[in-house]
Amino acid sequence: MSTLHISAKKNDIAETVIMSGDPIRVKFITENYLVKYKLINNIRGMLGYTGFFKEKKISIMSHGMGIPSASIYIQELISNYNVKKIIRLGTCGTVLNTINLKDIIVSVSACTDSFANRLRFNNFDFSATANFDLLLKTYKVANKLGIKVHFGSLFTTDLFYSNFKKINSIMKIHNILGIDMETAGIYFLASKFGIQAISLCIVSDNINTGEKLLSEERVSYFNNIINIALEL
Ligand SMILES: O=P(O)(O)O[C@H]1O[C@H](CO)[C@@H](O)[C@H]1O
Ligand SMILES: O=c1cc[nH]c(=O)[nH]1
Repeated sequence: MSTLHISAKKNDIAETVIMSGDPIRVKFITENYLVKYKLINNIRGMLGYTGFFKEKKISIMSHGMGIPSASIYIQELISNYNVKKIIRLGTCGTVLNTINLKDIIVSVSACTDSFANRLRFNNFDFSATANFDLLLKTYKVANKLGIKVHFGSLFTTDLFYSNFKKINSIMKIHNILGIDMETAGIYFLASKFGIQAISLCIVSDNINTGEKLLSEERVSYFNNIINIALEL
């Protein structure tokens, strides 16, 4: 059985799925960290693989960019493939000078400029929060591995290119650690469907200073964050 956007058969996808915007990152993680893996989706180039890490079955799949794209894949994974845990392994920008490129941000919660959650929540404010068990586990795993992480809020935006000056000052004043394009939507769906989700992001650029990782570095600098996600 497949869906409109995922060609995998029912049991081809594990209960836990690590997700990233970039299909090439998905391929990189699979090829470098999993064993006995197989391609389970290639519709629209949104690569997905299932394999084993320390003998546990795990899937890794791309969700594309933005809440609308991520929502399609996540809803189909939950409704049609019985997925129970989603770990986003993404990149984000920051406006804070206390946070460096390649730092890891664990999103405890996510605010958003997107209307998607309001469309799904009767136009009320939805409180988009990570699963507490996964937060606690992330804290313990990062400590055990000696990896520094920041816990705090992300801002999930619909627009990668927007009014930067305004965003900069608002995010800075409110101590928002990072800016991505999916987390608030992922947390909504996890809450609605009663599954666990957490979003871990590596800082790929400082929107204030213009410093940024090259796109190939956005794949290869992922060692620490991948190790945390796989341990979860
Ligand atoms: O690196 P990924 O996981 O794609 O995450 C970030 O990068 C993309 C924008 O370049 C958006 O998807 C944003 O959320
Ligand atoms: O969504 C994103 C991702 C990376 N960098 C940004 O500034 N925004």
